[in-house]
Amino acid sequence: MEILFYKYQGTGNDFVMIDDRQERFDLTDLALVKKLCDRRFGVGSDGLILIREKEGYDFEMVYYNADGSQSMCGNGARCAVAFSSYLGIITAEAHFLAIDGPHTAKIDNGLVELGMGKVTGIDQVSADYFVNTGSPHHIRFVEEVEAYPVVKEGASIRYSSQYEPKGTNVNFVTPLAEDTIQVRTYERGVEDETLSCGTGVTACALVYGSQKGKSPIYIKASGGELSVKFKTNEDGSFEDILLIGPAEQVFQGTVTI
Ligand SMILES: N[C@@H](CCC[C@H](N)C(=O)O)C(=O)O
Repeated sequence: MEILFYKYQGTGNDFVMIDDRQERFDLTDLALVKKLCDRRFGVGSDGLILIREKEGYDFEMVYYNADGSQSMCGNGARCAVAFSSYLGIITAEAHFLAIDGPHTAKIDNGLVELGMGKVTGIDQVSADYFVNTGSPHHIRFVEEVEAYPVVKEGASIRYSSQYEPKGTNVNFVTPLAEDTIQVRTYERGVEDETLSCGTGVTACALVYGSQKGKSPIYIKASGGELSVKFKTNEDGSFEDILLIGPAEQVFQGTVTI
């Protein structure tokens, strides 16, 4: 069988995208997911996304990490919105379903504003923080993130007993200004640092924004710039969270499976 695929990137977080509205892709074929994401034996990406039809929504985003596991992906969702616009499924606005529930989004000239799910609050973990923004995120503030051993420290927290059995993504943050942070992320399911993580920078922005009493927060990720707007509730929860940034089609091709 021949599969037409597209490659997208959102601030350097890259995805193989497949229009699977005809449901030809076997959702249980994790070996195929891993092979397509493999940077040496496949197309190569941090994750794979299928766009499927879903009653009551413009589309459903089915997301897999490069190792075949599933979670919510913020940058992937921004790319899925751009891909759906390219396919003509949506025009300027989208209402779609992801693993963590319904999302809304707007797209204008390649810039995607993604509505994230409500966040219940921020947990303190020793001197660090934990926030679930649809996927789990440990957040540590460090002096100089540019020089920080992200993969070594990230893997050690990701595999620590406190996060067993599912593990967590790990973000390292250095404040650059009252409303700006630099973030590097170790991603579970990729088991490496990625150039950007949408749910991760959202989690970091909620922590830093709450400390500073500011929204929006601007984020410098290794693969580009993002911003996060949000509303804080009296009970410590957050809503009206928007993750804003570019999403771009890089190339398309076919693979025979
Ligand atoms: N890159 C993503 C996060 C993908 C999911 C994550 N690796 C997990 O397993 O929780 C993003 O942009 O949010």
